[in-house]
Amino acid sequence: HHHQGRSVGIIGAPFCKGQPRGGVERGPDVIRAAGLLHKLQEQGCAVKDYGNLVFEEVVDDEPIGRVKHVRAVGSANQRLSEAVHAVKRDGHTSVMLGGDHSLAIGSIHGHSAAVGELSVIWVDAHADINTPLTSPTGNIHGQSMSYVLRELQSKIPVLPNFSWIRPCVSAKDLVYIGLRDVDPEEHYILKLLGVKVFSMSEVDQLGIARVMEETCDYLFSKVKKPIHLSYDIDAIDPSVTPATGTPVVGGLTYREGVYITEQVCQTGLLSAVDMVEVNPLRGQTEEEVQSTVSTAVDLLCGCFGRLREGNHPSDYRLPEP
Ligand SMILES: N[C@H]1CN[C@H](C(=O)O)[C@@H]1CCC[B-](O)(O)O
Ligand SMILES: [Mn+2]
Ligand SMILES: [Mn+2]
Ligand SMILES: [Mn+2]
Repeated sequence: HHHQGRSVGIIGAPFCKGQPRGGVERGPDVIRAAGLLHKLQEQGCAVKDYGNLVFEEVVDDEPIGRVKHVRAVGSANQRLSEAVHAVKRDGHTSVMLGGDHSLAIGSIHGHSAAVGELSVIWVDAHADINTPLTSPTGNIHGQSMSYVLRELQSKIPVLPNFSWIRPCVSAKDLVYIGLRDVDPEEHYILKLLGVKVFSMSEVDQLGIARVMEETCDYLFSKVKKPIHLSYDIDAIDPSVTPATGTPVVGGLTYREGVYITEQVCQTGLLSAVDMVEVNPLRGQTEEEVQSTVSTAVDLLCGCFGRLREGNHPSDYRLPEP
């Protein structure tokens, strides 16, 4: 098939130190094994696979305060930031396959290094906006946004292997969709900074079509910025995507999840995607793992033009007898 101008750069980030459950580092390989690259090519994308990043082993990574695996997370995200920057420099839309959601730190940072100001659409059951000092668990996958938001920098302590970070996102350019498990400290931060939130209550109240309309109006009313879509698979209801580290009932349906990607694709502004927290070891059956992985693949295909009505190459013509 001929690609309709969409060019995708895939980065595998087999990393799990932002949270305590082993297996999420297998995400990149199980998502590839489910046929992501072929499906993207089939729907007309040009796809370049940059392979899996190799993260350095960090020894004696003792907690700092409550924060765990600080040095490993800092080092991994510095490497990921460089990789995403390179993919953007090569002219592709970046697709980062996680790995846990602490990887959004490097992905957003590298994306911003390449394109400057960007908007972030964070699809997740969780806000992932604890600071190192508010985090109830010390797991950095629940703190990612606090490291890159300009408005929170006075609340972030100096941490080893994090000195490379320049905060690069403004609170007004961030929108959450799918929230239903937010810590009190995070809720305080969201209100303090006036962050736009479409929790599952708003999804129920407005419907997903209105949520996406309002998201686009809100983000693009003034200046159109490239979109960074950070998709935590646990945004989707665990009945569909159970193989993940922190499942929470009452999530997005498969259809709502795909609709989000279709609408983001139609903006023409999608510049980088994260697909994170797929953990094949957290499925109780092979079917649970496959349902989770295939949903992740379908969400990514929706980001790059797959329509449920069907697609066909622009130059297709019926065969003549
Ligand atoms: N229960 C949530 C809310 N806050 C906790 C924390 O900060 O450790 C958990 C983070 C989930 C991270 B995830 O969204 O990347 O999965
Ligand atoms: Mn071509
Ligand atoms: Mn989550
Ligand atoms: Mn998350």
